[in-house]
Amino acid sequence: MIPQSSLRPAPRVTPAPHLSHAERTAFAREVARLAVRSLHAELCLYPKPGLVSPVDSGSHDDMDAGTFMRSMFSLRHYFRKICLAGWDGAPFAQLKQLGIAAETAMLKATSGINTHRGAIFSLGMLCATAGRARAQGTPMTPAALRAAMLIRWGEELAMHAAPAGAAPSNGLRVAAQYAVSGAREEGALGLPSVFEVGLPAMLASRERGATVTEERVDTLYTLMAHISDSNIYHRAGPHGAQIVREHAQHFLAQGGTANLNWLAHAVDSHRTFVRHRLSPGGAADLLAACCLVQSIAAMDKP
Ligand SMILES: CC(C)(COP(=O)(O)OP(=O)(O)OC[C@H]1O[C@@H](n2cnc3c(N)ncnc32)[C@H](O[C@H]2O[C@H](COP(=O)(O)OP(=O)(O)OP(=O)(O)O)[C@@H](O)[C@H]2O)[C@@H]1O)[C@@H](O)C(=O)NCCC(=O)NCCS
Ligand SMILES: Nc1ncnc2[nH]cnc12
Repeated sequence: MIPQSSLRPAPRVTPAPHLSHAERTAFAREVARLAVRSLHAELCLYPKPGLVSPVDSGSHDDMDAGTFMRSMFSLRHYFRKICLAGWDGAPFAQLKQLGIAAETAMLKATSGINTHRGAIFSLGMLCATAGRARAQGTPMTPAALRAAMLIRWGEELAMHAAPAGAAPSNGLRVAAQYAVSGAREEGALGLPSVFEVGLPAMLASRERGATVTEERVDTLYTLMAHISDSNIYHRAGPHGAQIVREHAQHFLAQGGTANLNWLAHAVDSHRTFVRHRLSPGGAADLLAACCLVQSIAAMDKP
């Protein structure tokens, strides 16, 4: 449930007409750069249980870091275009067309491998939201961004979560079989796992003086402990989901990266996940989304 206060429009600070065409273009280009950087930050993080990194391919035998780099490169224009569409207040149907074209570009770049389907959706919505917020002159704090997303697209995102006649997908199959939510519900609720789970964890680690790597590792494990990752259910059912949750909870209960042995613990869970072929791709996408919200919010700071 989203607190009503977070749905209130944020105060206007810079009226849109003051921004020139050149500023609009430069803003969208910068947001796209930050989106790609966020995906890159997620890819480069190690250790990440079961996930692909430059160190190894985790639980995957069909992709490696190079596949992700090609995918990322194919998405840079998409993030710029969807930011501009958001700036113009485009309806969700138009964002969806851009998302579908981006999926096609991703699959072409990876020879048919699904690397970033979830990220195309969540980071795409965040880029659109950043454009919308800047056009309206609202501040770009995490709370104001979430409110801007829900005010403009909340209703349409809710309809997207209950699709009549949508093409079958792993996420929809899992939702029907195990009654668990996934990327669509995340979108409909304004990415609660990002704003209410991931970002607070990132901030808490930062406040205790963690390094950037440590704060991202803590965020990933916190997300794994909280979300229903449709990739995990698709590959390993509720038993796999239980392994993921228990590992993540155990890691966090030991202090996360504040524990002096955190690296050994994380490498250990990476090995366990690989043994069970578990890959929390949904949590990885949401980590990238947290990195993106942080860097969009930092654009507003002098
Ligand atoms: C709304 C869509 C994301 C479609 O979602 P749907 O529910 O239909 O399911 P999927 O097609 O299965 O895609 C969902 C992807 O979202 C990620 N995800 C999973 N759980 C969550 C969660 N709880 N919250 C947020 N995100 C979540 C996940 O993506 C990542 O994992 C993928 C890699 O997984 P992997 O297991 O290796 O690969 P597969 O090939 O899928 O399986 P194997 O057979 O190999 O085992 C990778 O994509 C990561 O990104 C899920 O995969 C959206 O796609 C949609 O509606 N698209 C249309 C375009 C659109 O509307 N755009 C809107 C404007 S932006
Ligand atoms: N690093 C990663 N490894 C596997 N699946 C992912 N989905 C998103 N990021 C991923």
